[in-house]
Amino acid sequence: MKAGVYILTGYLGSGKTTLLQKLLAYLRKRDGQVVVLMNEMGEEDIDGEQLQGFGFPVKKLLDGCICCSIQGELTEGLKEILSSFTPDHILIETTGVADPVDVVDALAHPELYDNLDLKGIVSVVDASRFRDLNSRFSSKGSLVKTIRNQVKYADLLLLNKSDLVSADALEKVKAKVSELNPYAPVHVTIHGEMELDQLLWVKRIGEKAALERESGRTGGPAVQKSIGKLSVLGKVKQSLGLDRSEPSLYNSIETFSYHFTGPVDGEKFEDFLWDLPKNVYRAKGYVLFKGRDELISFQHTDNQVHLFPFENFGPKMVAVFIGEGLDKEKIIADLQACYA
Ligand SMILES: Nc1nc2c(ncn2[C@@H]2O[C@H](COP(=O)(O)OP(=O)(O)OP(=O)(O)O)[C@@H](O)[C@H]2O)c(=O)[nH]1
Repeated sequence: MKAGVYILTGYLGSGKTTLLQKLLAYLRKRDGQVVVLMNEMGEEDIDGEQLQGFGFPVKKLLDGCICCSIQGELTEGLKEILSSFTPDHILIETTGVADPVDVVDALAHPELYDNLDLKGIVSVVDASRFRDLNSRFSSKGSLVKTIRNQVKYADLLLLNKSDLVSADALEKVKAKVSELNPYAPVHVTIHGEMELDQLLWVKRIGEKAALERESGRTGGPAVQKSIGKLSVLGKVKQSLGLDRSEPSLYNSIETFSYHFTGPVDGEKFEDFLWDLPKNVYRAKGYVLFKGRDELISFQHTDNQVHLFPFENFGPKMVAVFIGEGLDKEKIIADLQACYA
């Protein structure tokens, strides 16, 4: 039996790991082996720690993007998963800057093709930032292209973080998303909360949609059951200018990590996160605060800072920063001021 593959895509900090946690909690109550394959841009594993405790194996691919720089590792990782676990489902969480089209391409590898059945591309859109990101990055071709492809090639769309937008703004995001992808069902969510059966029964529409888009036609959703027709998609990609000869967004994205040497002042650290420059697109990690025993997981996107106690004391005290044109020395100096 083929393993059903779900690709979870969406921009940095949109809520992919949050959704994945919900999905794993749900799948734990059902029969079947599930394996998670997760990819992080940086060399530190931050999200993997959040997925411990569900009882499913988690394979981590760090320090690169499976859509391009470590696409080969994705293939190898999948082969290893298939031979070690005979899974019913494989859930792939991509990095926030992955182009899902390229991840699909990697699944079509001859040695994997007969063993995998791509069930769908599920895209998590950060409703609170989608329009802003589109206009802010409109001059950055590869970034805006990736953000749009994450929507265009989705088979199911979640408009997540809907709690952070007004009804009016949400309608505008819906309109923009539907313009990019009129085919995929759209679910408005908070913290990825939705009927997860609807996610698991997602229907493939990507290839048909791409073909119709190319010829200027639109129509109702059509079903593509397996990854067997990717050569057609490959042609479409080329004709749409989506082949890998284009500069990848990944090439312009930088990451670096910082290992804390001791506890920091909680208030100063929170201010530090809020004050991070706009070219830091994402920061996350684990830290200790002075006067508190538990480890704190922190999450930063340009409009949100979350700090919450993290029970599992396994992870290292580390911060990961993701962005473009980062002034690493200045960021580290500002962070170090939080020790005082
Ligand atoms: N207010 C609000 N916060 C959310 C929602 N969904 C997720 N978050 C928070 O947003 C932050 C980022 O969520 P993640 O699930 O880690 O996002 P991600 O897409 O996996 O992030 P990367 O993998 O780093 O790109 C976390 O602090 C979440 O708790 C939501 O619907 N509303």
